[in-house]
Amino acid sequence: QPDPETIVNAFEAALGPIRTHRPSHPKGVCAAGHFTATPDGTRLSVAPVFSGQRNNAIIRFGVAGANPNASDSARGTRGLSIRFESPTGDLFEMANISAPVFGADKPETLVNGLLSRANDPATGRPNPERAAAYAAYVAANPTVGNQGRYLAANNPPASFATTPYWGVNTFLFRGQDGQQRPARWVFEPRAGTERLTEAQMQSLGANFLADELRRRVGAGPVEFDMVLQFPGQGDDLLNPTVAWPADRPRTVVGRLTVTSVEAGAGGPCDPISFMILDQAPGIEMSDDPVLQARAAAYAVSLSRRTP
Ligand code: HEM
Repeated sequence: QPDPETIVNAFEAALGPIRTHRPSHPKGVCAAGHFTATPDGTRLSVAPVFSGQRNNAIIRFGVAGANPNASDSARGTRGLSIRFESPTGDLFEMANISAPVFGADKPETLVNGLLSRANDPATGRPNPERAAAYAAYVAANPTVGNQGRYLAANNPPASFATTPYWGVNTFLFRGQDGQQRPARWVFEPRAGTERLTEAQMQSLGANFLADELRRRVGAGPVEFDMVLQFPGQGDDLLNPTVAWPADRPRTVVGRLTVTSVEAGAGGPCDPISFMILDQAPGIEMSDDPVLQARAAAYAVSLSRRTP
């Protein structure tokens, strides 16, 4: 398992030094709102965020890639990141994407994919052997392409408010009954799913999502249902490139409400990485190696982009 510095160094090798922006989803807009668990959520998790009381939420919607000027019309994931602040002062954070799967089955795959694109310091060009080795790995492990296939088959969302956002990794929920249950979550838009048409992908341009969200929230709160999905027999808990079948049991565990959006870029989201090292008791990390690699890598990235 590559250590967090090695992981973030690979981001820098492929994308350039991290100075001010996040190396992933650098384009985004900060919002605020609240989250309240349903009675089922309170039953399924003893975490403070699921107490049933209203948590304040700092929310960031983002556009995938490494480019702070990425196009809102481009294929790629959109992000929904949340810091929950419970009335007792407990914090919980998460970063979700608008695809049910990730593009790397293990942290090494992510690192090798980044390094396969990075310029070799000796030649100033990507190293063909590295690129060939990565291509061979992807050919032998085709689930690594699942995210790309999902994004090719599903046009980008028409609004930050009209796509589901998946947590992708498996977490362990400890319920009021003391039982621990593996689960994955998705935030389902109460406004329904709406995607750009091919014509809109050509006509809407690079920057419409943030203003559309401001207008929408100005007219009334934007809401998402947080839904837990539970695995069936044989479902892989540890590989985030493979989604569980849609017919698995689902339970609505909470409602996220977005009530305001920052007027410009930046704001209170900037100093947050949306992945804390201390997981809440009641929502613990599974052994998914991708999940295990995330928190410390996000902390290293945050430290490199924070003056
Ligand atoms: C080994 C796996 C992964 C690594 C090493 C990684 C690394 C990173 C890093 C370094 C950042 C920037 C953190 C910062 O500077 O604040 C980031 C942001 C982000 N990542 Fe990951 N990531 C991984 C997997 C995932 C997965 C599985 C998801 C989907 C659930 C995801 C979704 C996001 C999102 C949405 C952001 C932007 C958060 C924001 O809005 O600030 N990442 N990632």
